[in-house]
Formats: sequence, C-alpha cells, structure tokens
Amino acid sequence: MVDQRSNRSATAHHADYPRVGLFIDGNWIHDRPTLGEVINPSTEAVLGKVPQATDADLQRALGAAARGYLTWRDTPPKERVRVIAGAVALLHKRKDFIAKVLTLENGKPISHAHAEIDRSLNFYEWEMGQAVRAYGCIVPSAPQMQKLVMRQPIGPVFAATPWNGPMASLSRKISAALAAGCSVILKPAEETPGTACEVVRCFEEAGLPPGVLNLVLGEPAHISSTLIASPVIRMVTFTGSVQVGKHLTQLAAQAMKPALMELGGHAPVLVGESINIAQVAKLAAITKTRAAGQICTSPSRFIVHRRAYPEFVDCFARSLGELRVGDGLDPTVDIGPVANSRRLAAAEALVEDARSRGARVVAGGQRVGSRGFFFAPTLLADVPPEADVMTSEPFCPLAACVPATDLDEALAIANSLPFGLAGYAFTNSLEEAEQITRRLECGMVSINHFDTPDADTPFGGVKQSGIGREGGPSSLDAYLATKTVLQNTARV
Ligand SMILES: NC(=O)c1ccc[n+]([C@@H]2O[C@H](COP(=O)([O-])OP(=O)(O)OC[C@H]3O[C@@H](n4cnc5c(N)ncnc54)[C@H](O)[C@@H]3O)[C@@H](O)[C@H]2O)c1
Ligand SMILES: O=S(=O)(O)c1ccc(CO)cc1
Repeated sequence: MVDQRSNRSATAHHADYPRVGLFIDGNWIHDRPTLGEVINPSTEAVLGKVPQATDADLQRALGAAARGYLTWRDTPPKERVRVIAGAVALLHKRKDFIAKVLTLENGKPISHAHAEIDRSLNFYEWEMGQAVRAYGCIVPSAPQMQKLVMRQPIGPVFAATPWNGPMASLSRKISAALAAGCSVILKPAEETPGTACEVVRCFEEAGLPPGVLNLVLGEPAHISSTLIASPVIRMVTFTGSVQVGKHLTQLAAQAMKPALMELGGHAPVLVGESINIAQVAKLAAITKTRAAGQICTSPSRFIVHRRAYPEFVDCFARSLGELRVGDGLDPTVDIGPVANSRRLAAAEALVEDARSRGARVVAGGQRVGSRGFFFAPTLLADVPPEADVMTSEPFCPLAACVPATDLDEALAIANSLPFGLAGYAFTNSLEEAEQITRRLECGMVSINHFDTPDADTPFGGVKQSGIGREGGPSSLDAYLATKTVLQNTARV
C-alpha cells in the first residue's frame, strides 16, 4: 500500500524489494518527487518509495505510446509473439523473486503469489495464440467487388490496475493489448508497484520496442484524467472499484472512447439442502479467505437452504477457525493481512454494524495482533437484509450467512443487488442447477465448485460490475477496431 504519512521511522529499502520507477519510452526514471511509501501490510515496514510522474512525464509517455503503437501495429503477429514469449520465459525464470515481491507488498501467502503468477502466465500463453488468429473475413459479394472485414489494433491503450491481484490484473490487460498490436500506458496500483515494475522489466529485456509498454505512477485521478482526455489514447481498461470504474467510464465517454471495466461484485453462494455440508463449508472457508477476501469474485453472501443452515454455519465457522493467519512469507500461513488500515477499519465497521442489527458473530470478528493489518476470518450468521455487509462488497475475510426457504427466495436475495460478477451454487439437483445458471444475474456462475474463469473463458460482469469481457475466444475484441473495406476491382 502507499502511505503518505511522513512519520514512519524505517526508510531503508527492503533488500528483496526492487527499486520502483517510471518506465517511459524504454527508459527507467527514478529521480522524481515521492508520492508515498510502499508498506508491507504484514509488518507495516517501508518497502520502498513511489515516484510521482510529472505532467511532462505524462506527455512523454503519450508521445512514446503514439510512436510505439506505429511500430508495434506494423510488427507481424508472429514477431510480436516471439517478443512476448521472451518476456514470459523471463517471468518463469524470475518467478521465485517476483512471488516474494508480490507477497511483500500485497501480503498474500507466498504459495498464493506463486499461483497468481502461474495464472498470469496462462493469460500470456492464451493471448499469444490469439495474436495469430485475429482473423477478419471476406463477405460474399458480386464479381469485381470485394467486401473485406479487417480487424486492426485499436491504438494506444490506458490500463489502470489494482493491488489485490498485482500481477494477474495487469497481465490480463497487457497480454491482450500487446497481442492485438496496441501500445500501452500502464498505471498499476501505487500500493503494489514492485510486481508491475518486474513484469515491465521482463518485457524490456525481451526486446519490446521503446514506447510499446510504458509504466507511470502518481496521483491516480490526475493521471487518469490527463491520459484519457488525450487524443493519443484510444481505449481505456480498468480493474477496480465500481465507484472509480464509473468515474473512468464517464471520462472515456466524454472523449468518446471505449472502456473495458472489470469492477466489484458481492458474490452470492446458493447452498442446497442435499449436499455434503462439511465438504462445501471447508471449501467455502478456503475460497472466502483467499487474498484475505479481497478479490472481486470472493464468495460473500451465503444463502443456505433452511434445513441445511444450522449445520452449514457450524461447519463453516469451524473451518474458518482452523485457518492460520500471519505473514505471507511464512509457508505455513493460510491467510495474510488485508491491504491497509482502511480495509481493517472497513472490516471492523461491517462487523459492528451487523452485530448492532442482530447478526451473530460465529467466527472471528476482530483484528489479529497489533502490528500488521490482520483480520480474523469472520462469519456472520442470521444477518438482516438491511445490514451494510449484505449490500456493500466486504473486500475482507468476512462472510455473511442467511437462510432461505426455497430456490425462488434464494435467487431473489442473490439478485437483489446492483452488482453481478460471480455467483456460485452447490446442489445435487440437476433441475436446480439449470434454474440457477439461467436465473442468476451475473457474468459467471460456478456450480459445485469455486473456480473462476481461466484464460480460455470470458470473464466480466453484468449490471454495475462492469462492461466487456477479458479472456476467452473473443479476448482481443476490446483491443481491435473493425474496418470494412469495399474494393471495386474493376479498372477505373
Ligand atoms: N474489482 C477489484 O479487483 C478491486 C480491486 C481493488 C479495490 N476494489 C474495490 O475498491 C474498494 C476500495 O478499495 P481501496 O480502499 O483500495 O480504494 P481506492 O478507491 O482508494 O483505490 C483503489 C485503487 O484504485 C485506484 N484509483 C483510484 N482512483 C483512480 C482513478 N481516478 N484512476 C485510476 N485509478 C484510480 C488507486 O490507484 C488504487 O490502487 C474495495 O473495497 C473494493 O470494493 C476492487
Ligand atoms: O489471486 S488471483 O486469483 O490470481 C487474483 C486475480 C485477479 C484479481 C483482481 O481482481 C485478484 C486476485
């Protein structure tokens, strides 16, 4: 996380943490005023400093992205793939180091950091395949008239990415943009810039031409408004909160630019009556607490058949209680800290609000220790619909449980929010599963497991959870513009 308080005692850089810089037109820039410090959420120690791009830096990044685009657009797809593959090879080679950087700045357990890197590498592998298959088409026509549909890279892209998946989110975006032939100005989260710098370094060393991938850091609102308004930028892609997503979409609309938005959710989990309750509860505890509950697809609202409810609540609470909270660098730890003191305060407030409205706190409910931003895996039962946790994304290791009498009631609760990203259901009834997949208002639904889309399937939300999809067979669509060519082949 970035911390602008000036009273921190430790200022030395952590030995395993890279120096954070801006990367513009193929050059690293470090000598800029400090925006804030990167803080290890497990220890609250300072890891490094975040340099703040000046307005001149932003203009240089725009100029570089414009030139980089012309080079990369005209680079044959097979050659683009060769360069991306070189970067991927370096990412593989440096995986242990990058995983440590990711855990230091984000807090997630080191094995989860490795898993996030593996997942990210899949995104690059998938988009390399897509790069050579960005086919257009030929439309049947009359003699001497050719009707062609070409798909060309849309142009320089502005990509802003969050701290909760410091590598996965930016990899989704730059893998597709670079495969399509676009240049990119990346603004990673100021909280987790080290991982982003390491990824960019791999592309630099793999021979990506200058200006094709640029990295800027600074005041997010200023960077976004400057870059999105510039005629150089042709497309905006963001992963983060609904609130910021709406703001960036408005900026994009003012400049008539397409926006790909992967925003928040509040994932419902429908639990039927005839399932293996202990098994599902254990899986729920593990999934709920991944990234300390700070994933947009985190299961949040457990809507449980009334007859299974008491046993499910018991088993879920027990499974949460068995998980070990601590510094992610300790390989025996299951759950790391939340990202910052804001998230800790948010978790405490959600628990207090629910408790004051009559909910039962059946596991956790408070912070752990006095140093680091640790919050106990928490389960709230019998949560009334008016409690804040039932309507606002918790983004902490906190699950809410409510009973439902039948599927109609469960679906009504699940669909009652203006969000629709992930949804989950556990049932052994084929009929129920069919109804749930059809009626649940969300961009993805997993039945009888908690997995979320990998590179090969589309990922994105409905309602306020976003616009557009990442991954899957159409992953390059957002980064390509369609051009129709009507060509009279007769002599004129
Ligand atoms: N969907 C996701 O993956 C995701 C990721 C992070 C946060 N969130 C949501 O956001 C909530 C608040 O988290 P927070 O306290 O870190 O939020 P925040 O709004 O203070 O900042 C979150 C991130 O958004 C970025 N940001 C903020 N304003 C921006 C702008 N104008 N342009 C570009 N980037 C901008 C920041 O750089 C920061 O990294 C969470 O509770 C969660 O609901 C969602
Ligand atoms: O830890 S991961 O599951 O890889 C992950 C991916 C994306 C994001 C951003 O929402 C967070 C965590």
